[in-house]
Amino acid sequence: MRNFADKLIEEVSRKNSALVVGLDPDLEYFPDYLLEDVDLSSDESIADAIFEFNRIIIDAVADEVIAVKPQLAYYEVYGSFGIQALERTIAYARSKDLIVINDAKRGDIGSTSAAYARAYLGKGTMAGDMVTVNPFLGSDGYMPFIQAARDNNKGLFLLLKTSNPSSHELQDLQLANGKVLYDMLAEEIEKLAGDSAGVHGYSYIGAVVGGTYPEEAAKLRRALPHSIFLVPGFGIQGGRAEDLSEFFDDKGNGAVISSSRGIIYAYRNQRSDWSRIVESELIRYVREEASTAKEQINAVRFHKATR
Ligand SMILES: O=C(O)c1cc(=O)[nH]c(=O)n1[C@@H]1O[C@H](COP(=O)(O)O)[C@@H](O)[C@H]1O
Repeated sequence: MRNFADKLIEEVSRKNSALVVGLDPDLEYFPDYLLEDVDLSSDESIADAIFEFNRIIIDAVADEVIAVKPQLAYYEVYGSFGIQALERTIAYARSKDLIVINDAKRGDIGSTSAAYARAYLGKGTMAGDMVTVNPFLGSDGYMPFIQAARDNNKGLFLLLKTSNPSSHELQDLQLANGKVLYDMLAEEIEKLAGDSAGVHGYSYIGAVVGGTYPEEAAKLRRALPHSIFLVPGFGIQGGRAEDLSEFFDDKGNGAVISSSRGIIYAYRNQRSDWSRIVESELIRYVREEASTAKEQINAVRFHKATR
């Protein structure tokens, strides 16, 4: 049966891109021209600037990426106006035929997770197409997301091996049965994903595997043949393009690579006077960086496929 993973895989093939751009808007890195008329004491005014920035980024990268991934903290900071900026961003991305992955990292007791799942995988204004889920509370914490994704033909990514330096502190713990915690979780995910594979062989139940851990990714790729990996950590966090082949399967499927700051603030690496750039320059730098990242990913994705 078709599922959301099929849509994701077909979008990757249609656009010839496995790149996701993360929308982590931070005023500190906005060019001056975007802040000129902003009242920094007003959340409403700041939230308008955030939406405007996102709109420009989305227009710049829409042909180079398959999805946007707003990180919710950057919107929650500005209260209800921040949430409105998120909602407008989701609606705008949708109007450009982009998949929306809400990076919410939610997870709670079952009843609360069910409410979160309705918020992010339902029909409301904050709902996208996919959401990141923290599985730390156990199966009654993540099953409501799986049920909502299945019922609404959407998808999720369970945090499995995250990109951050201290992810080993808990995720790599060796358990009494000799297994590593993330391997145990992978086994649980595969049980669910194996039963819900779509026409391209993948489930709508994916996993987050940090681009900073290619060795672990190679192992997890084998353990999770039915889960698409969301791979953050590429670029600024140290994940290298040449290591990304480990995250893909033999057909060049099975992973989408996410980059936030490296793309949306690409101008900061290009110009020491970046704060003075004008809009056409912002668009050019951001689009060029997205295009380069897309090509770098494709080079390793297809390299593996032909190996
Ligand atoms: O779920 C995520 O997206 C995520 C998981 C993870 O393991 N590591 C990780 O960096 N992220 C998110 O991905 C984004 C990475 O941003 P950049 O390092 O700027 O590309 C941030 O919004 C993080 O919250």
